Amino acid sequence: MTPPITVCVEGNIGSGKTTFLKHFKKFPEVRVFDEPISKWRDCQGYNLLDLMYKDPRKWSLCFQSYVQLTMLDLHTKPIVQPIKMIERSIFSAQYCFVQNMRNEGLMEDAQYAVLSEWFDFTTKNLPINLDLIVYLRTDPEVAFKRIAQRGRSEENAIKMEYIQSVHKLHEDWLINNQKHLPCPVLTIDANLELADMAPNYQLCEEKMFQKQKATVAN
Ligand SMILES: Cc1cc2cn([C@H]3C[C@H](O)[C@@H](CO)O3)c(=O)nc2[nH]1
Repeated sequence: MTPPITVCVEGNIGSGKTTFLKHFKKFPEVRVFDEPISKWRDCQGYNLLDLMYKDPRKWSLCFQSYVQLTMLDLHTKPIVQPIKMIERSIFSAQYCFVQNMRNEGLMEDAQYAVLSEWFDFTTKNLPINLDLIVYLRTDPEVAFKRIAQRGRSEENAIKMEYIQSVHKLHEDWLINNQKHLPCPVLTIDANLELADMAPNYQLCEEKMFQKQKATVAN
């Protein structure tokens, strides 16, 4: 049995990942996993996402270690379909969000060290094979506007500077390859309005099904 290929959709907050993934739910060959945000909002009754945004210095480690666990669950979950699509990954958790919290002084170095040890161990010892990253690239201004439009309560205090620094870490990783790239990256201009995204959907479909056929062929 050929293992499924895994495609991760990466991008800033408000870059349109959930909307993009919705398009692929119509394919029977594709199993789509949205970000487990419902778990982050209710971990045994605690809304860790809200706690993190309200007091990041106190709750970043707790929140990001739970994010790590829930992402590893998605990466390692067996599926019957030939293609697994995940919103974000254990890699963006570490390279974009955990890194940002450390850079902004919201996480102590010792806490960052513990999360990094977990990241190194799990990515080395667990079967996390990414085959393609789809990077929904947006300008911070576009992402920021969409966050306001979406109106997620926990995100209502997010500042533009936060979106800019998360954007820069995505660019450092996925465009400038300053961090480990686990697989090829397909960069898509996600500034476009939904109505103009059809050609980008096509591009991603072709690339994804092409890769899947290649693994079957081997
Ligand atoms: C992998 C990963 C996803 C992720 C999302 N978030 C935040 C950004 C958004 O406000 C919300 C949903 O993506 O969670 C985070 O702080 N750290 C994360 N790490």
